[in-house]
Amino acid sequence: MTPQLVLASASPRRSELLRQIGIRHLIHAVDIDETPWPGESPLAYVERVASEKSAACRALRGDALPVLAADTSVVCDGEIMGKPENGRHAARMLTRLSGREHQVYSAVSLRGDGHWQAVSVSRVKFRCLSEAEIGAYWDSGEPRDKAGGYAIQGLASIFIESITGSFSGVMGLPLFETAQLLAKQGIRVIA
Ligand SMILES: Cc1cn([C@H]2C[C@H](O)[C@@H](COP(=O)(O)OP(=O)(O)OP(=O)(O)O)O2)c(=O)[nH]c1=O
Repeated sequence: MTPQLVLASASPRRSELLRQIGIRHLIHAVDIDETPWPGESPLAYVERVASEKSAACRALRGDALPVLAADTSVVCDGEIMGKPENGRHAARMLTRLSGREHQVYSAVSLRGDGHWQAVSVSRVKFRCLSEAEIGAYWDSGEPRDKAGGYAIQGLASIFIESITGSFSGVMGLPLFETAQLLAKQGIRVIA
C-alpha cells in the first residue's frame, strides 16, 4: 500500500497512534540535539524541536512525501522534564509529580506543500505515590524512554487521577490536532 507520509520518529507510540486513525506511513527517525535553549519556554521548545525533526527528515529524504514529526515534554512548575537517565533520576521526577498536577506539551509539525504546526497542552493530576510504588514502577521498565518517566497508556494509568486535554497528546501525538494538519495537506482521515 502506498504510504501517505513519513513519520520522523523513533517512538513506537506515535506510529501506533497514526495506525489507530488509519494513516499509512513510513518511519524515518532523525537524531537532533534536543537540549533546551537557556530561558526557552516549554511552548517555544516543543514547537522548535518538532519543527527541527521534520526539517531534518525532509532534508535527508529525496522523495516528495509529506513529513510528520512531534515532540512531547512533561512540564512541572514551568520546568521541562526530559526522559529519565537512570532509576534515581526517574524517582526524583515521579516524586515531584506525586500528588499534584503538571502539564504535558505535545507539538506536531507537518511539512508538505507548506509547513503547519500545532500544539496540545494537557493537565495531568497524579495521586500520591509511595516510594515503594515508584521503585516498583522503575523496575517494570516502562519509564525508561518516556518524557517525565511515565506512560499514561501503560501501568502509570493507575497513578492518574484526572486528565484535562488530549490523551493521545500525552501519549506523544495529539490526534485531533494532527488530523487538522493532515487536512491542510489534503490527507483525510475519513471522508
Ligand atoms: C508523558 C508520556 C510520554 N510518552 C513518550 C512519547 C514519546 O515517545 C516520549 C517523549 O519523547 P520525544 O522526545 O517527544 O520523542 P522520542 O524521543 O520518543 O521519539 P522521536 O524524537 O524520535 O520522535 O515519551 C509516552 O509514551 N507516554 C506518556 O504518558
